[in-house]
Amino acid sequence: MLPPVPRMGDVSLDSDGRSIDLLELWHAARIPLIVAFALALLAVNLRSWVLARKPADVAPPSPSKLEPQLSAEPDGSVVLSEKFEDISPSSKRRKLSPVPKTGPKRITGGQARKKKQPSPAVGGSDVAAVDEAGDVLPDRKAIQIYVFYSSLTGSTAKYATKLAEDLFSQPLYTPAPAPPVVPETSDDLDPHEKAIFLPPIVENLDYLDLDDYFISPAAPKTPNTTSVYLLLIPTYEITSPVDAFLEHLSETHHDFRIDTRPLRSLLGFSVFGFGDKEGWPIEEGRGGGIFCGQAKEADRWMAKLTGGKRIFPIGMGDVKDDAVASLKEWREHLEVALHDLAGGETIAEYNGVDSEDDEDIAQDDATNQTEPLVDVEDLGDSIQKPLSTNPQPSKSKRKSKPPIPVDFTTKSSSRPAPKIKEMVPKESPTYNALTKQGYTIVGSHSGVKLCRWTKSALRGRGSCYKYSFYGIKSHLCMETTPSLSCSNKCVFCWRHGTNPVSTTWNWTVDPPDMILQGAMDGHYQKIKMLKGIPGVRADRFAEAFRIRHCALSLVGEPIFYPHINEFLSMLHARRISSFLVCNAQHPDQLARLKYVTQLYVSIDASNKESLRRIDRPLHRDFWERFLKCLEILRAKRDRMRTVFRLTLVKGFNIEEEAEGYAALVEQGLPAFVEIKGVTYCGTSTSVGAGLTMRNVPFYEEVCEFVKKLNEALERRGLKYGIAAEHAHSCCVLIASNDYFIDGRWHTVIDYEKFFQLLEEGREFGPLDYVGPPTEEWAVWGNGGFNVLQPADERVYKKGKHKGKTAQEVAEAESGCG
Ligand SMILES: Cc1cc2nc3c(=O)[nH]c(=O)nc-3n(C[C@H](O)[C@H](O)[C@H](O)COP(=O)(O)O)c2cc1C
Ligand code: SF4
Repeated sequence: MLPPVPRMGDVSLDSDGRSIDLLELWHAARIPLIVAFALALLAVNLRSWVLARKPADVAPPSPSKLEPQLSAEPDGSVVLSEKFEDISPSSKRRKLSPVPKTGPKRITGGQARKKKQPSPAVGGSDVAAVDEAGDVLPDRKAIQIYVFYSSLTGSTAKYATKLAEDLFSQPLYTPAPAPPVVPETSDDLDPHEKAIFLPPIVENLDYLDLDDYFISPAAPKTPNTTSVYLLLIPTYEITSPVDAFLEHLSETHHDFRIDTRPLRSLLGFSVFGFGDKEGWPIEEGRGGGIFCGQAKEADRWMAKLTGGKRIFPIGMGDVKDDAVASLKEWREHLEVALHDLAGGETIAEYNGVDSEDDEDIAQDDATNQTEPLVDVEDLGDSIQKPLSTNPQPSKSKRKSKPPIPVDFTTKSSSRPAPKIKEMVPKESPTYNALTKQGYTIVGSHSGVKLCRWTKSALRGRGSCYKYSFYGIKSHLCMETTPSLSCSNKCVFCWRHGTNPVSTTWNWTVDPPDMILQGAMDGHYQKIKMLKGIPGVRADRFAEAFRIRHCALSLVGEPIFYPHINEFLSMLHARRISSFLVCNAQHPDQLARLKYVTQLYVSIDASNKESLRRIDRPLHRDFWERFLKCLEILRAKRDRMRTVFRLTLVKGFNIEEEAEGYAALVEQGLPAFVEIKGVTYCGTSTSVGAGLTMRNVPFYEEVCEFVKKLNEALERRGLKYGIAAEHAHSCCVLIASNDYFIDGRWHTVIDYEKFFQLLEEGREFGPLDYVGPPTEEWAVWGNGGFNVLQPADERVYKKGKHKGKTAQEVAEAESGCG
């Protein structure tokens, strides 16, 4: 009998006791199973082999994982730090791993660690480093990249940030793959792996204490670190902060107390310049400017100060053409050079003199090297024994050299005398830009421009807020400045990119009588041109040829002009009143100021940070200067009418600041506080600073702020009140109660009385030239436009008040008081 055929599912045992149906299953499936297993094994092996053979191909983290972030340090500097899905938990800094030097130089990532070698110092410098966790490892090296920049209109600032971000996202900063063996001590490390790049630090040269970075290298933020300086320099044919920077480098180089190559311990430097080839060609451009001239100069000075440690030649970009592409190319080369330096390559030191242009300085170098340097404080010693040199001479040399006399004149005679140039030369693009904007340039540093309210008044369409508040008729007023230069870069200033910026007066000076005559001629010339404009009233046109008031508030900083007092006296002698606005950055000049009919100080913020953000002052001690100016203004309040001018910029200096402004009023005790909404000028600077129409407050918002400020003043027991308004100019006046006389505000000025008092030559105060009561229509709550008087006719664009009676218009336009 045949044994029964086993069916699937039947469990029967064979003679060995094994399950018969499992055996059958194996027979049926063994081929596919074996193939699958073999393939899996092959895949695993292949992967290990690929990883072992191609470590350099390990991909850096994707950009989405790597988000460089700018963070402000307590000292005001900006550090680029990373925020990414961490690869190794402690990895906040990334190591550089070199690539083989064969083939085109590209940095492609990490490499497996090698066994220990003697450790040469990176770039010949004696550096060590921190590890990935930020702990100090005595013989590991770190490299700190500084990206320095200067910027007047904002573009170089953006390029600097971008450069730092790009460097940071490059393989210089990508981590090496995990080492196969964790070394016990730092001696076990490959020397090529000892250089770690710290996150780049971006620094604005315009605000930096240059002594901390350019007399000796920056003190590293972590120990055992050496630095690389990358400088992004725009060129300005007008005076700009770059001049101060170059002057600093030059002074450092020529300072006989300082080593001629004080920055030699830097790992290296490189410069990239921004310029405009169209306006300033390679050869001599208009106004003496040269394409990227100042960047080239910075490059030359840096070469001298570092002993020629130029990592990569100067790069240059034309902002109207190839700036982005050139910067990218320069960065890519730089990365290769940085990579080599980190791997131990060195830059040979030399005297830093690159061309014939520098022969004079080479001569200086030679002198400085043969003649020992001496610190003034060491002079006592020098009389007794041979002077020590820096670097130290050998003992034998010291013995053989006799004492060398110290000649203090050597330094000054060998230095080229600083060139004094014109602030706005006639042939310069600045001159052209300003004249295109309607300015008449007077002499070399003054300007005059017709204000839109002058035109409006000539046509019988109303004067500006100065008429409502102080009785100034706009067609009798000239707006001018004896200094087109300023020491701030206010975000709302409408003249940026065209005017010189500087902290000190370093231009030729025009005489005050020439400026006044030139300004008046320029003003009258512009008035004449309005003769044919429809609506110009004959009587006002005739009156306009006798200027009665001068607003020294056009642009720039009038008290910068060295002869401002003489200029003011000349105005007053012609019975022209003076309204002078200064930016609270020049306390010395403010203190020296004599009589002004009404003296203004711009108060653009209530606290230091806000002021830095909105005024972007060039002075490092801007806040101290600002407070000092308030003190001076307070001291002047018994001699003249003093005013705080607040320009409100939504999102910058309104929110939560009323209390702060009240505190400043308490300090300065001005006679008046003028509060004005910012006027949007739409320049590239304002756009660059993030200013848009949204930053312009509505009149209602200005009024709200004024009420808050008034309450804050009341809480402090300060005797002020809201006196007048001019809704059309978005302007409100808070006045000291001294001007609330017999139950009425008296903000208008008696100009004739002012001149008379001046002519009498005796001491007088602001209450001695108070005029008649403020007009009822100008008082707070009434809008500030004289619609009930027949003298002027209010003109509304877009038919806003068409068909309304004067009373209806007055009601519609009445302020929010
Ligand atoms: C008033 C003025 C003067 C300039 N002078 C020069 C010059 O002499 N040479 C040059 O190459 N570029 C010159 N430029 C172009 C600037 O260097 C260029 O616009 C640069 O990007 C400005 O940088 P910033 O926006 O960071 O201030 C000038 C630009 C202006 C507005
Ligand atoms: S102080 Fe005046 S001129 Fe100077 S930047 Fe500010 S607004 Fe412009």
